[in-house]
Amino acid sequence: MVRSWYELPEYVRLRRVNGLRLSPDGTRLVAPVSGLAPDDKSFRSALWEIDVNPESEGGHAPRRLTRSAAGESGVGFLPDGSMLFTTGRPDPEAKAEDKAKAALWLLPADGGEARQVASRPGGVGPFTVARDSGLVAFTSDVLPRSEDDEEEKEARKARAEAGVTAILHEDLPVRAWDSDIGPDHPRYFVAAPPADDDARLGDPRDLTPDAGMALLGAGGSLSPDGTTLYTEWRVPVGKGAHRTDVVAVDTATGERRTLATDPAYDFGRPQVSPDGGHLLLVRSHEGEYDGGPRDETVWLVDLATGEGRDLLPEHELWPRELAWAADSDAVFIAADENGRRPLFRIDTATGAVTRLTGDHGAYSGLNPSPDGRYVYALRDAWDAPPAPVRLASDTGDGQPVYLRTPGSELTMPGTLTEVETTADDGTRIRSWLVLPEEASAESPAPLMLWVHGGPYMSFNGWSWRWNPWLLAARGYAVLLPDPALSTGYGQEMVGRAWGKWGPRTYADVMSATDAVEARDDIDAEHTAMMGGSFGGYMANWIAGHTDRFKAIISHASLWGLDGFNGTTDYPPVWEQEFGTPLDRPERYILNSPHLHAAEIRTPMLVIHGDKDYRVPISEGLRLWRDLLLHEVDAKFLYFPDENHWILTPGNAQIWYETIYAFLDHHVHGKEWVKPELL
Ligand SMILES: CSCC[C@H](NC=O)C(=O)N[C@@H](C)C(=O)N[C@@H](CO)C(=O)O
Repeated sequence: MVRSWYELPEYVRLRRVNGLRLSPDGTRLVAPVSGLAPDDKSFRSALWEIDVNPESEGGHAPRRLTRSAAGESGVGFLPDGSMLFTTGRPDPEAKAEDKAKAALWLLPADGGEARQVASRPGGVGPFTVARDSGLVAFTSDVLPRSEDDEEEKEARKARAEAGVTAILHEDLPVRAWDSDIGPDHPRYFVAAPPADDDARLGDPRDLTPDAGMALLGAGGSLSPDGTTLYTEWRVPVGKGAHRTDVVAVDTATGERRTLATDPAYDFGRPQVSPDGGHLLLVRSHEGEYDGGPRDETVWLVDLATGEGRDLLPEHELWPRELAWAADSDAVFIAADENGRRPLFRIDTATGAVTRLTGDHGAYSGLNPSPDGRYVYALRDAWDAPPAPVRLASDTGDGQPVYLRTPGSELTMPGTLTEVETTADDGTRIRSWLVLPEEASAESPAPLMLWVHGGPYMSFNGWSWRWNPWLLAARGYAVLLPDPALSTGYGQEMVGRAWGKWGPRTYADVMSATDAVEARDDIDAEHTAMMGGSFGGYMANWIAGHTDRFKAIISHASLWGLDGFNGTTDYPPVWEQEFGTPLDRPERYILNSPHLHAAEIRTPMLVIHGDKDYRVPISEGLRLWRDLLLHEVDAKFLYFPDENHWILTPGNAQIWYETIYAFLDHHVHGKEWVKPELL
């Protein structure tokens, strides 16, 4: 028996593989792995090395490379194989007054002690390395007036001594996910590789002093010779909205030229080809109110001509992960498809798309090998946490070869199966179904319908934060449908509920629930439903439209769409579909769950983190007020210092314990027993 499924303190102790990076010579594979900190009060990330060979080919066990209270993340390699990473650990060689912020450290290729090689008053963010020259580009937050390090330090000191935390805004965003934006904003810096084995990087040079908010959340890629940085660049288009272009920045002069721009599209996630001749991008369209839904595709720019083209003109795959093949003649993408996230190879000359995996996995962290033989990746699925694998880079048998993982290896307390039904409009609706070990006709399992968030995503892979196997261990079957708006089923599936979130998506998830309740191993008399974020929106919509469930759990949910529009961290992305409440009220009226509050009869558990800026706490508070006004049997689990995801180990355990107690009471009729620590 795997205790983790039955004892939450053991579940939060499991080690989680969170990424993958292959060294330039293809011999070293490094992964950030998180685990419980010694005080059990937080998760901490460290870097582990994974053998590129499977155990069957002599692969050795993973070994831990870093260890610090601050933890390490972000991994890159210099041409000589030394490993770069970011960490907030204190630097023993720093002056006392230099408070530790995320800085860039180096671990020599042949081992030894890591050393700090770059730091900035505003910290060091995501970085990228030029494959041949070793030039390093990284973002760092800078206060608007600062011209150099000293001015930056003085300006930060002045604010601190004056006790000023105010931020004056003139545009959106003011916040993002759980962070406040400003007064400092990211700029790109470049620095030469260390001159010797004990040196720091060269002095960082500010490439984008005029960036303003253009580099918020930006990712970049350096040409192999380091002469050009390709990066996203946010461009204001009025009324607080922006589009994202991709620009090329000369790393010697800072001169900038636009490479990809179109008023109707955003371009992002630049990756320059190994031969330096092309730039791989994702082109996304946010949809049009009266037109088609959101859409994404792979976009390729010829750097010699500046011409861009869609690499998937005949396909409707949304690229979730991308990487260049070593020979620059192909790109690999992982894309949602039919409840999976398979790996595909796209020939850049012919456009031929070849599927490279045939299992039910979801692939990420793509690292093609320099010899062109393999793609190293992370594979996960609903019944498998992320683990490192080696995949054939051409038409192999479609099966992953598992490498020895630094993550916890688990067996599931039940089985995973797949179910299909047909919605009332004739559309095929498929779902994953988690079944507890004991589910049978003799012992049918109570059912939890769990609706995914997004909404433009698929329920196609592992989730640590909301794990259905913890419910399966308590005897529940968990239904995980991909209704309208889900990705991996073509644009038509996204378009079916475009502007019709409530009615259309509701009909789909009800069809899936009907079909599963008809199984003889499911107890249709004891059912519940839950969802987070957009899934919480669906929980609220379902609560106002059916009494079939004995309990509904609504996490970080949208309640009054008008209020959500004005308070979410970036309204424009949603306004493509809904307009604004004043100018286009119809879709707010059609889709807002709060207008059906009077119909709610099902006991509800409301859960919300106060630091959630994506779906602000005001949504949870307004839902809570409306449930009390309508005398719904409800409870509100409030987290004063958590964000959208409830990420600390203690609060994550309370999250599950409260859900268990709420279900025990309302689904199984047990006495309500409040978790001890609440
Ligand atoms: C408008 S499409 C972008 C969706 C957006 N981004 C990513 O998820 C978003 O924040 N959606 C939330 C409302 C949501 O449902 N998030 C889900 C999936 O990320 C969640 O589980 O938090």
